[in-house]
Amino acid sequence: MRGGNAVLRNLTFSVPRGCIVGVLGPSGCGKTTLLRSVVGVQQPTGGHVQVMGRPAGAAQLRTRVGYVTQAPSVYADLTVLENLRYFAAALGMKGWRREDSVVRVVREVDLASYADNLVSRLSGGQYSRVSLAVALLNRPELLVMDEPTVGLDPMVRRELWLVFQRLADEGTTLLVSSHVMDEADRCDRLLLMRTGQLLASASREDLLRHTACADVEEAFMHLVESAAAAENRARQRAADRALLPQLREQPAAPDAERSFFATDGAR
Ligand SMILES: Nc1ncnc2c1ncn2[C@@H]1O[C@H](COP(=O)(O)OP(=O)(O)OP(=O)(O)O)[C@@H](O)[C@H]1O
Repeated sequence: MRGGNAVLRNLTFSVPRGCIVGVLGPSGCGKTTLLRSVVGVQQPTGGHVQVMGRPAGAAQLRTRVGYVTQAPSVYADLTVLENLRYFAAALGMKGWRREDSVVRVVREVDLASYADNLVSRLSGGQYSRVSLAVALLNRPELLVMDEPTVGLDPMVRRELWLVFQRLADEGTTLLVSSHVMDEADRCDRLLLMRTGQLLASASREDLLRHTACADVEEAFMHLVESAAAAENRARQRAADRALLPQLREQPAAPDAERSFFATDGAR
């Protein structure tokens, strides 16, 4: 619930370890709300969210889950190093351990040449890397990122995705939201969302095979149209049943059109 409105409904999915899972859907469909639920800053009013065997937001997960929010979360008037030292200290790191972590994350996000630059003087892509570096200080096993590439040009987005890929190759699980469908090509699995519901939870290949579409954008549109058609049929059936008393006695026919979910256990 956000602002008294139910935002997410009937969602079931899992995120396999070591995978890059993309959460894709149009603005306002509930991507941020979903990620907030996984991180534990959004309390679901029904159902439950388990993260690495514990309830989302559990104290034991704090150092195991990294969260890069959509809004800037670093200080523009500090340098890259000053920001990282500040956040490392806030996490309780001290002395050489703090310095080691700071140097490690600066390298991981390829910001060594900008380490002494004020964040306010960095480009959009570099700015995003600083937020990412902060989230990496704890070496999280699960990294949740809310539209980390929004507003960046294709070249910079590509470079950032190379960093994400490297992290995944080293064993980090990444849950990344985006409303840019071409980023789907870089994910191992996709969660396609529309108006608070999941249209699909599958690998890109399975999604394309199931929908017989050439790319994810086309597949998404296909699923949106199928879902809209199913909703219209359900609405029509409800209207017919209200108008015709004899139909009220008959059980509702199941709808053949369903959202597409993988059946490989990774729902
Ligand atoms: N603080 C809030 N109070 C009330 N409603 C909210 C709040 N934040 C979001 N919402 C509503 O919840 C719904 C889902 O929002 P959410 O931010 O999860 O979508 P999103 O897919 O991440 O959008 P975007 O891609 O634009 O970031 C929207 O209809 C939005 O208006």
